Amino acid sequence: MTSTEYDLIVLGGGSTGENLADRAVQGGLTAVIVENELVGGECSYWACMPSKALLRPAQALRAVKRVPGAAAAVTGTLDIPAVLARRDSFTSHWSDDGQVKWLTGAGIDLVRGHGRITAPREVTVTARDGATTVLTARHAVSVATGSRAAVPNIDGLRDATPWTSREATSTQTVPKSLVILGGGVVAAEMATAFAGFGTAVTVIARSGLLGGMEPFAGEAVAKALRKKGVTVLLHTDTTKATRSASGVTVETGDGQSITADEVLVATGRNPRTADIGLESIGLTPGGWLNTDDTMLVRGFDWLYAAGDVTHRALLTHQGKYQARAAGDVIAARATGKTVSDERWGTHVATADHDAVPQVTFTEPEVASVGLTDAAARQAGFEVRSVDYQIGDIAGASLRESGYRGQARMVVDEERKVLLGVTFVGPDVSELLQAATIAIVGEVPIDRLWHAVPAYPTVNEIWLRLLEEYGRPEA
Ligand SMILES: Cc1cc2nc3c(=O)[nH]c(=O)nc-3n(C[C@H](O)[C@H](O)[C@H](O)COP(=O)(O)OP(=O)(O)OC[C@H]3O[C@@H](n4cnc5c(N)ncnc54)[C@H](O)[C@@H]3O)c2cc1C
Ligand SMILES: NC(=O)c1ccc[n+]([C@@H]2O[C@H](COP(=O)([O-])OP(=O)(O)OC[C@H]3O[C@@H](n4cnc5c(N)ncnc54)[C@H](O)[C@@H]3O)[C@@H](O)[C@H]2O)c1
Repeated sequence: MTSTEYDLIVLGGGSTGENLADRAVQGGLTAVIVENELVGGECSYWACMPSKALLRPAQALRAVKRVPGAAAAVTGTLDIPAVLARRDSFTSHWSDDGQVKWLTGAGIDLVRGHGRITAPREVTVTARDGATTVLTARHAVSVATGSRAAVPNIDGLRDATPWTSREATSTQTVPKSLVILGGGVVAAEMATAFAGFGTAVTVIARSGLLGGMEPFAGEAVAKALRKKGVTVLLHTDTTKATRSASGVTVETGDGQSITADEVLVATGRNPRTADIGLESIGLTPGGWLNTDDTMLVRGFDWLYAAGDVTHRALLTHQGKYQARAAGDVIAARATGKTVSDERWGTHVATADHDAVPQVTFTEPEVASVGLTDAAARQAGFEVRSVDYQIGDIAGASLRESGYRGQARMVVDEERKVLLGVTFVGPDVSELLQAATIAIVGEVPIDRLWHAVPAYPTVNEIWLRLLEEYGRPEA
């Protein structure tokens, strides 16, 4: 057994843990990451990167087919082995050599193995060969252990060996048929990807698609999926799953029975906190970690958490944002520097509450930030929302024939600033940052009239939304 002391111990080396350790080291601290799988975590190997690599080729192909003049040049179909090979290169063939090299360059130590908190400021790591290392932290321990797919308690489902997002994003073969349980982001993206490969896809969602977003987003994605041949069953419960020689048979509450080669469970996430020693410090194993905005776990002065495990916003970019706040504040507190923990201060993740951007890479894409109309009303704001059809913009019609899309801007009538924006349409993802800046900067509507979008780009949606809203009088 060896014992080692660091200023900061980071439990979990995903995108969040890496960024957190990096900021602390840049702030003058020593840091070690404990990782029991691959440095880089879910995003690099089983989530963002492979899923988008699976989606992009079909999206590019369809985009060309919608531009007369270019469309004639496309005579072939998707080269699926090449798609999978490109996906494999994005995951570095599930090797973390590159990321380990980055850690070394950043001055961050790595201990491989399963980490458990065994006492305040103490983490014991058990390596694959059973050897243990006790790490002690002079200042802080930060939990960044992420989340794993939740498998609901449906009769027979676990025994049917379902796919989770891991199997779907890392598959080396394309099933002929696939049932997807769930109506969230993973379900919508994976339905789009596999439909693009020619798989017969059935989505079974107990409510609508993309709940929590503006209703027109889920409606547009469901319509587009159906147009691609996907069977979309909404407001439908799954009651049973059985695997047999012919595949997996899924039964629904309304008496339907669907058999497919595989079933993908995309029904949300659970925190990876069941076996990290939380009981040793009086916390309940298996729960999400509740933090303040400096990412300090409530009730502690040495325990931090960031990323999925906090359940604040289960997105890579928000986890990294929280990591920057946490890494910086841990360094500031350790070195006696001023802590800036007021709203929108240097050391707080304020945007988690007000301005979380998200792109769902379906066709059409959904890009949203801030509050929906319904959420803003529920939060008690005096709200006025305006909508515009993106296809009516010159830039959109040039981009492709028959461009269809919708935008909504949610305005706080009292302060005359934006609370939320949603774009649905081809390639809308790149419009999102302007909306995020407008919300975070609390840019008044009358000033936004001076942010002139270039002609003829799809960004002219901003002018149209402002015109729909009306120019505030001088
Ligand atoms: C299919 C899919 C697609 C997604 N696409 C996007 C996207 O396009 N954009 C986006 O922003 N987000 C996306 N997400 C969400 C994104 O993947 C997560 O928000 C992000 O990966 C969370 O990062 P994290 O560092 O908090 O956790 P993780 O990446 O899960 O990292 C946690 C790390 O901790 C390690 N670990 C856990 N327990 C221990 C332990 N006891 N000891 C040692 N190590 C441990 C794990 O091995 C892991 O490496 C997607 C998610 C899924 C499932
Ligand atoms: N492009 C992106 O940014 C992206 C892509 C994929 C995933 N993610 C993130 O990963 C997280 C996980 O995605 P997800 O799609 O698994 O979760 P989600 O929370 O987005 O959706 C879960 C879905 O499962 C349904 N559901 C939950 N429990 C159920 C049950 N017992 N039976 C049937 N249906 C049930 C819900 O109604 C919902 O439709 C999300 O929070 C998302 O932010 C992001």
